[in-house]
Amino acid sequence: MSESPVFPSDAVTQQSQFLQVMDREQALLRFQNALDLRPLGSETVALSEALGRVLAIDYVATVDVPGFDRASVDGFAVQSMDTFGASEAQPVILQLNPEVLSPGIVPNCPVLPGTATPIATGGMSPRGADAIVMIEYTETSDDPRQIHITQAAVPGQFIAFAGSDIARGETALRCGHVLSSREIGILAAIGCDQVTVYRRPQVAIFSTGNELIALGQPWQTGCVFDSNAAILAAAVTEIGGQAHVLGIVPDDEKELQKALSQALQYDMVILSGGTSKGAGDLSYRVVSRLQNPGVIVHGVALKPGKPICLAVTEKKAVVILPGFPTSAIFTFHEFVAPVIRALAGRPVRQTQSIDAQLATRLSSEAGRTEFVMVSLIASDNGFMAFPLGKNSGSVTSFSHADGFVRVESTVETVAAGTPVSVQLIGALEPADLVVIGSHCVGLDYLLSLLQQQGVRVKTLSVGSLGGLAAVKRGECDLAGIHLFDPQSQSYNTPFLTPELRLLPGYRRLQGFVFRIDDARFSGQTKEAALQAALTDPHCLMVNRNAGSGTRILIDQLLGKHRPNGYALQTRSHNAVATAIVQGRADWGVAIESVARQYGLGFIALQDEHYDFVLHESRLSRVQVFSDLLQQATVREWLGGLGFGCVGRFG
Ligand SMILES: Nc1nc2c(c(=O)[nH]1)N[C@H]1C(S)=C(S)[C@@H](COP(=O)(O)OP(=O)(O)OC[C@H]3O[C@@H](n4cnc5c(N)ncnc54)[C@H](O)[C@@H]3O)O[C@H]1N2
Ligand code: MOO
Repeated sequence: MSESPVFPSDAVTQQSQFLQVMDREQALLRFQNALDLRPLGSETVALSEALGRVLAIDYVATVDVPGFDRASVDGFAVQSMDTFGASEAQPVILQLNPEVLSPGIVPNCPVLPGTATPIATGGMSPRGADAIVMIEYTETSDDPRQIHITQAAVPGQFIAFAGSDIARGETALRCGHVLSSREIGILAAIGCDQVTVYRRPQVAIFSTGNELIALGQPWQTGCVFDSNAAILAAAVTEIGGQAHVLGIVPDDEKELQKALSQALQYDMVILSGGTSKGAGDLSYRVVSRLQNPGVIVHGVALKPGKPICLAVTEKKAVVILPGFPTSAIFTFHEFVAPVIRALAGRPVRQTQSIDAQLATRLSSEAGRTEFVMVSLIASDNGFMAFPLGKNSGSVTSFSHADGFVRVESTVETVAAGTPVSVQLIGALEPADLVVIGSHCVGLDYLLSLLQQQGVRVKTLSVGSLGGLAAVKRGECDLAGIHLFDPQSQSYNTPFLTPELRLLPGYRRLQGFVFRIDDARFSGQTKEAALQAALTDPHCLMVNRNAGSGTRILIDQLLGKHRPNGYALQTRSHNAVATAIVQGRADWGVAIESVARQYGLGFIALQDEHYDFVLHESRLSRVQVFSDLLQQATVREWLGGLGFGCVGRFG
């Protein structure tokens, strides 16, 4: 990683320019008005290379498909009139013509009244025949020149007439059609081996930032892998462009200028990172020098994506996407994808929306139209939209979301239960099993096994209390919970209501987690460790999110005490471990298996029960999961991961 940047004195003033952000719709319109959104031109490619391409011309069939009257069963070509009244009891006897019509054979003999010709599926129906009798409804005769027909045929039966599939002169496919395997089949059927398609927009992509590491290189503290280039390149390909990933450009004005000049040989340029107008944000500085007309929009009243910069030079789009991964891909789809689609000749994407109810309360920043990523769960009361609760810096926020909810710039809170319209991002996959609640690596393992069995699983980590509430509201099949009831000194069971059932899970050890060389904790009893944590003013803790079972345990452990770091809430055992490994905190509470995984010290605090709760109406849906839990090999595996199964199954 490079040294910290030094902010020049005008940094604050420059940053404040972002106060003049543009409305999303206006920004989109201005950008598109500065571009020529017609397809880029056409080229001819081999049919074998045409998958995903867009037809640039109409395809009119120059042949009939099928090209002749074709038998669609094995049997006998006949004149249907001859067969009227035929039955097993009273077969009609026909004289056989002296040929057999296998596919590819051109018939010589017409089928005259009282005659039949043996024909195979795909064979060319002879003149005179108007039906095929299936071989199953015939019997051989003692006379090999005769056949007995035991069922009457209707005219046209089992003959596919010439041109009945595609007729010569018919438009088989229209210009603008995106070629999937199905369209490729049609083109092949009319004999095309070359097709005229629109040229694919060539899109240059590069990432900026000294902290970026190319994929495949070793990770370094403080750095991030360049995920933006990978997701953007794949997204460009998905919508019909051809991506050229030019790599990572460091925060160096000359290097950036060079990269941009090189990238301008393509049809479009996409950069990510350094969009802000402040100090080290060189991308904007370099792009702002473009002319004819240059920068069109910089800053949109949008979340995620406020600092996006849209420029056009000589009719070419040059876009700086925000560095944050969710902001980058979201703004790509909002502003850049429509342009690529238009240049590629693809139809405008029709967005699909689903009505849902907001599952939890939302707060939003006033002044920006916010698009909140949500996961959709089909509940007893229709779809529930769960905000994913991660910010624009997260990669998974966009990648895991089923869709997003638009919150207008004037709205600051949206109450749980509010009806919302969710714009879908991809296809909404139905789930066979929905699990909401506390996250656990043991559960992860079980769900992976189910996935391997073909069970489609959907999970949401919202903590034990959130999971319990979701089960009660009919939003999920199962909730993983580990809730301790101090009064009864027992786990989970006291939280059940009459209609809920407990599926016993496994035991896991919760404990103090710390760096192994920390003498304040290493080798101490839990009492001494807690004492050190509470009395040493330099000792920093890392907390867990409210609503999680671990947080309840922590609060019980701390009583009235609020040690340094208490306000810092993380959302998983792994996040606790990372904070300690990297020295941002000295101790926290997490499960033993995670402590082990991160090479941390561990002092056991509580042998807790991680169980599954379900509504009685869902018993049949969770059967497959319950069966899995009882398998001896699965219990052994869980034991190996540090999860005790102590015979509580069954
Ligand atoms: N004082 C203010 N700070 C920020 C504001 C603001 O208005 N005032 N806006 C915030 C918003 S909103 C966004 S979005 C970000 C955008 O910042 P930049 O576009 O300048 O992006 P960077 O600073 O370069 O990076 C942000 C973040 O993303 C990571 N990143 C960058 N490139 C990649 C990549 N190729 N792959 C994966 N991750 C990447 C980078 O490491 C940073 O963590 O600014 C806020 N700040
Ligand atoms: O606009 Mo930024 O993308 O909110 O995070």
